[in-house]
Amino acid sequence: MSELPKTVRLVEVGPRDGLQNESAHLPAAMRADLIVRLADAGLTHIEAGAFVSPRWVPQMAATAEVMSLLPARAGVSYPVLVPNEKGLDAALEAGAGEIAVFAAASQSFSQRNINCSIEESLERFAPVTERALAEGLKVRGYISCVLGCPYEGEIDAEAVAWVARELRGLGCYEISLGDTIGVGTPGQARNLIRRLARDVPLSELAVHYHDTYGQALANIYASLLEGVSVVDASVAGLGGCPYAAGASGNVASEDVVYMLNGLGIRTGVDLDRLVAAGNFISEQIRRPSRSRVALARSGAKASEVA
Ligand SMILES: CC(C)(COP(=O)([O-])OP(=O)([O-])OC[C@H]1O[C@@H](n2cnc3c(N)ncnc32)[C@H](O)[C@@H]1OP(=O)([O-])[O-])[C@@H](O)C(=O)NCCC(=O)NCCSC(=O)C[C@@](C)(O)CC(=O)[O-]
Repeated sequence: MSELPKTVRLVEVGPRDGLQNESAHLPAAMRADLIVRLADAGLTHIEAGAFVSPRWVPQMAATAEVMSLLPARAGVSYPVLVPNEKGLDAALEAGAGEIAVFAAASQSFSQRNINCSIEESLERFAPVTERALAEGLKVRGYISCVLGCPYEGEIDAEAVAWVARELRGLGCYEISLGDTIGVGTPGQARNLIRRLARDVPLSELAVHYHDTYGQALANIYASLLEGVSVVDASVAGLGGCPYAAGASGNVASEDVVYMLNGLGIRTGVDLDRLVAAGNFISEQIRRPSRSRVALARSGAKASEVA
């Protein structure tokens, strides 16, 4: 496989993966405001939050309130993370149409993130996915640490493939491969996708790369060349990972859209509006955007003024 896809579906994870790790705990109305701006920019899959323990991740408290503030919009979905049946109850109550369960390819990360082994997590997800599917929800599956773990180092692609098969067996329509600490390089990303493609159709794989080592765009490009066409990204490069010290945010959505535009790949996203949404949230959390595109544009504006 060496042809690039003609279109890429972006899954915007900034309001969840991003904000869950920002020290600023934003009120629900501001989180909803960000999500609306992202939808205005043309994003159709925007993670709205997580129904997890507020003791574990206080930034995601009030996800139900965020959901209640989101206008229904044709063609736009607002998935939420759910770790167990309690989370599913809350998601159903909030009217979610899509949930994501999240496993890991590393036992140590699984323990630190959701307080159980990988096997236990899959057992926990079984009734969650069964009930969610019966209720008509879509279910996405995440796998963390696919290219490295903060506690165990290298991760065997066979371990990733096993978890992917299990999640698929539970009914996940798509498996998102998380380089949680952003250590992977393009050759590793390519080899992983090739290995995974033996178990999961390429059309059901998504990539979710953090940018800690500055490799995320290159890893996305390598994955696109292998036939992946769904990419997770976080506006303004928000975030990191609460259980992976030093991990930076996901690759910035603005930078991904800029690259895809340059490759002639359609996303349906308006880059100007996306940059504006990223600048908005960066101002709210009082730190500069981590999007290189946003920074380049603000630099260009500043020099115009001077
Ligand atoms: C899974 C648990 C709950 C286990 O945590 P636990 O302590 O083992 O759970 P528990 O069942 O013993 O419950 C402990 C307390 O949490 C409450 N609780 C229990 N469940 C819920 C729930 N759903 N919603 C709200 N509250 C809940 C429960 O009611 C109880 O409250 P208490 O009686 O002590 O007052 C906990 O470990 C947890 O919430 N972890 C979430 C961690 C998390 O959100 N991590 C970030 C998301 S994963 C990620 O970012 C990676 C990803 C997806 O982006 C991909 C990548 O980049 O790698």
